[in-house]
Amino acid sequence: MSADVRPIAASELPDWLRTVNTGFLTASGVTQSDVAQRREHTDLARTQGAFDTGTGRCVGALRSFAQRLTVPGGADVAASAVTNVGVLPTHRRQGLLTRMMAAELTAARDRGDVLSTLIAAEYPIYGRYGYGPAASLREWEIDVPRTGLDPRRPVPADGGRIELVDAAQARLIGPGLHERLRAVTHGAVDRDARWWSLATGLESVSHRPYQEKFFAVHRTADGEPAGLVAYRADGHWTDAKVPLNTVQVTDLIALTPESERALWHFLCSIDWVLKVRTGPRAPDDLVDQLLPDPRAARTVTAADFLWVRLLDVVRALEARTYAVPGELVLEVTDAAGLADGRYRLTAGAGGDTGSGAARCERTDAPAGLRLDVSALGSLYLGDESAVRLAALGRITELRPGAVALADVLLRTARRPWCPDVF
Ligand SMILES: CC(=O)SCCNC(=O)CCNC(=O)[C@H](O)C(C)(C)COP(=O)(O)OP(=O)(O)OC[C@H]1O[C@@H](n2cnc3c(N)ncnc32)[C@H](O)[C@@H]1OP(=O)(O)O
Repeated sequence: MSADVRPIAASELPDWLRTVNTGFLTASGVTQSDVAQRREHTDLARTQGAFDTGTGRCVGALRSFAQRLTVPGGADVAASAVTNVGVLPTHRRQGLLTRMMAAELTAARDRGDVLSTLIAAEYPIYGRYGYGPAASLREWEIDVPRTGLDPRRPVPADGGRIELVDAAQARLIGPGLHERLRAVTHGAVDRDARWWSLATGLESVSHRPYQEKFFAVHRTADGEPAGLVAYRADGHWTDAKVPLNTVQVTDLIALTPESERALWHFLCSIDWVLKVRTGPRAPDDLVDQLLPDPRAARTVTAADFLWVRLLDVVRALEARTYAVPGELVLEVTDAAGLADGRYRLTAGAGGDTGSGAARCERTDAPAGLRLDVSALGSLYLGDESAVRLAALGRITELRPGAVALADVLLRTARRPWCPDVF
């Protein structure tokens, strides 16, 4: 089989979308309204197809979009977010994804993107293209009667209050809250107006129809919104007429620990609700520790989530801050030849860069450690430990102490978190 890999034309969108839906096992067909929506929200120049030269049919798909990713310290960098990756089952393992990824990553580097991001469907796919798992997620199921929370007192004692709002109000309050959360959460990505339209039912796509939700806002004593939760209940009862509802949280934004506490307490105080599923949270989220009995919260998912592939090491390392000052020379290998080289990172460079800031430059100086760009992706947001990667053979220490220094420099006190699937 031979295939052309290239950006698609507008007329090829239905065929391309059919390939995405088939790859994701969601549907074999597409509706006209799906195609019209895609046309409106898709940059065709960033939408690649692999076309079988025999049949002319689209057999592979991938697209990217511009994204902002918050890095440690609160700055955000230009990311190329990769999504909708699929190859038809009849054309797999013939190198089509490899060709589409090569085209996408080269284009992203040439556009000036600092890095590329994605949520990996399966773990083994993307490491070969230079991505590393950079932020993970954890989901808990809370056994409400075990929590020790007083269901009669869901109202915060500090004068704050919980207010049920409708979807339109959530759409008004949510974006501002999310922007404030994103500014202090490394690993978080921006949400556009469409994200809120889809999350609040203003817009819907046929393979993911909007399901009604409840929304509650936490306001501080002075009336300012400090948190928002969106949730659904499953309506489950036993045959003996005993309520057994599970609440599924679809989004919970809280700007302060007080707001987190108030929102979780509220959810655990709703009549008929025996279990609360938290939805994907940061791996070090406070939710279990906010309960009088933390064992009431059982981890149901703990997995890799956001993957990062560095394209511009200098800008990436200068964009984030570091917990301590220090200097490290990294020898970065990259089979794709996009980010390889030797770099000197000087953290806490001082001067007008500020104490937590850094300088990074290419250098000929001897390197302290050697690592693949995928390992650097795993270290970048502060989640992974350089010591662990060295133990796994993914970092080679060339100067004694360099791995321990990298660990202290790059890790962050709170772990990164990406709240969004994209
Ligand atoms: C960001 C996102 O959108 S994630 C969604 C990804 N899409 C899916 O998972 C949908 C179902 N899967 C598919 O459509 C395809 O199998 C894809 C897109 C994952 C891979 O496409 P292919 O064209 O088969 O990949 P390609 O032939 O380029 O594979 C390159 C290498 O990766 C390996 N590989 C590809 N996919 C997988 C996988 N799922 N598991 C393990 N290895 C894989 C191949 O074996 C090959 O290895 P090799 O070079 O050692 O032989």
